[in-house]
Amino acid sequence: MRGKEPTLLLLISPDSVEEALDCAKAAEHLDIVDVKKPDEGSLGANFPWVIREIRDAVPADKPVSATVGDVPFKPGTVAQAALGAAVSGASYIKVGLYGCTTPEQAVEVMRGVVRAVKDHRPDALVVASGYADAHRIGCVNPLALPDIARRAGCDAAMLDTAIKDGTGLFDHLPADVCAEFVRLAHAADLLAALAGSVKAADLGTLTRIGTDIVGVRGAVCEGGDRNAGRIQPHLVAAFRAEMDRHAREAAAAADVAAIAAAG
Ligand SMILES: O=C[C@H](O)COP(=O)(O)O
Repeated sequence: MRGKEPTLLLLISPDSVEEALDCAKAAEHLDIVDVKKPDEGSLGANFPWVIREIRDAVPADKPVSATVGDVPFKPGTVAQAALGAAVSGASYIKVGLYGCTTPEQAVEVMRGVVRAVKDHRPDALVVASGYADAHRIGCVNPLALPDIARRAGCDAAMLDTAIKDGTGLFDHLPADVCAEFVRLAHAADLLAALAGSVKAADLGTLTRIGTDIVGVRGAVCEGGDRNAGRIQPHLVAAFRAEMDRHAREAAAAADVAAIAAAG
């Protein structure tokens, strides 16, 4: 699934049609528009008609992702909700495994989601998301996510933070643990997605460890405020510029290493 040259994709999460239109203005700088409802939780689900309107509002070549929620251990309920997101036009379906306390529960939920979504739209990508701060909410361990996603037939494993209190991904999981998450996901032929109050200063590490998708909201909202602030196209452009700078540096370092290895 992944290309020869690993590329970090930028996923931005608007919470309304108005914000999605701001994303559309910055469409050249982002890769995936992710519909969520932050006031219903870290991966809060939005209404089906909002997903549909956002799908219609952003350029057709930009995939639309939708979150199904910070879900309970209720496989039937979650599968039906995931189908709702797919029917509404999302081609990435993200599920936050908030209420799953064991890998077995998480696999059961995600198997239902994969079947519900792919029976309707075989090319849709299903993303199993855990939480870097799982220790604060008692759900499955972050490093269990790649194996959960593989066993359930998902396309990607993701980590976000459950509690948005100013702490971020790397406050809860050191870079070497995030690197292990990416390694495990790639070993299972999955995309590795990371989020959680990620800032531009984190992009060097995320690039270096081979992350495939970075999910962002707060860092591209005015004042860095994911709740009161609104997504700003110029902040999306600046964030992308920083991603591109790190990608160029990583490519140059890889070239130097290859030349050194060749003797
Ligand atoms: O999927 C990505 C999340 O919306 C990230 O939001 P955040 O950057 O405000 O933590």
